[in-house]
Amino acid sequence: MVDHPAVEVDGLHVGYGSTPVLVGVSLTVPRGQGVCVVGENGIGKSTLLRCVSGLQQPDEGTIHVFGGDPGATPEFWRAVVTTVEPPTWYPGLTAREHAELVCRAHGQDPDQAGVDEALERFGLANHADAIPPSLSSGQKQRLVLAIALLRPSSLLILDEPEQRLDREGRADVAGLLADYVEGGGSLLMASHDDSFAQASGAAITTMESLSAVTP
Ligand SMILES: Nc1ncnc2c1ncn2[C@@H]1O[C@H](COP(=O)(O)OP(=O)(O)OP(=O)(O)O)[C@@H](O)[C@H]1O
Repeated sequence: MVDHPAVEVDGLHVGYGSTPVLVGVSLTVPRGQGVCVVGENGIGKSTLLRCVSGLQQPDEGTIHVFGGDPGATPEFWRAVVTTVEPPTWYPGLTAREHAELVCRAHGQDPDQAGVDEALERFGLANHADAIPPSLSSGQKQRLVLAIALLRPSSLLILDEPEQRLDREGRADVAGLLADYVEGGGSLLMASHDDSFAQASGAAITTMESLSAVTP
């Protein structure tokens, strides 16, 4: 069996209207490694992550995730967690119930999966019974990441996971991402914080270096 990389992007072109955003972008994320894409606002990091997540079709180029088409199969969504799009919260369900729901959907027993420990680790123990819309933006981001790391996965695609986190939260999340990669997971993220990316164990690459031509 061929051991495909976690992510292989080749010759990606994406434009909005007549404006090119990604021009000949190529990128590989080897299995069990982390890659962090950096670059100025508007350079196309989220566009790239949306395409790799199967949430946006490129105009040209190929994308393979573990050798398959992104977003095309239930197996893809079993293996991949993406936080590129804002989460949808179920009306009336608490933070803990959202975490339990995701665990159950992935065949995990919430107690065995460690829902309470995860909420504690992300500083949400006192907010477990709150509904997510009532949380602060940083607490919502912590909940999104807690749930992303609770459920089983092989690849995390995270768009600026450090956003809205305080310094301690960034250090904690960076440590958890480093553990995820150390444990064999693959990570593709965009970030504006080089020290966060380094602490996450991700190799930093600039958007410019991925592009055949600067748009
Ligand atoms: N749906 C859309 N329609 C039109 N233009 C878009 C759309 N989404 C993104 N763009 C444009 O594409 C460019 C790249 O946006 P993108 O969000 O991918 O950049 P980014 O590198 O993630 O930026 P940031 O660091 O600010 O998050 C920007 O100029 C943006 O205005």
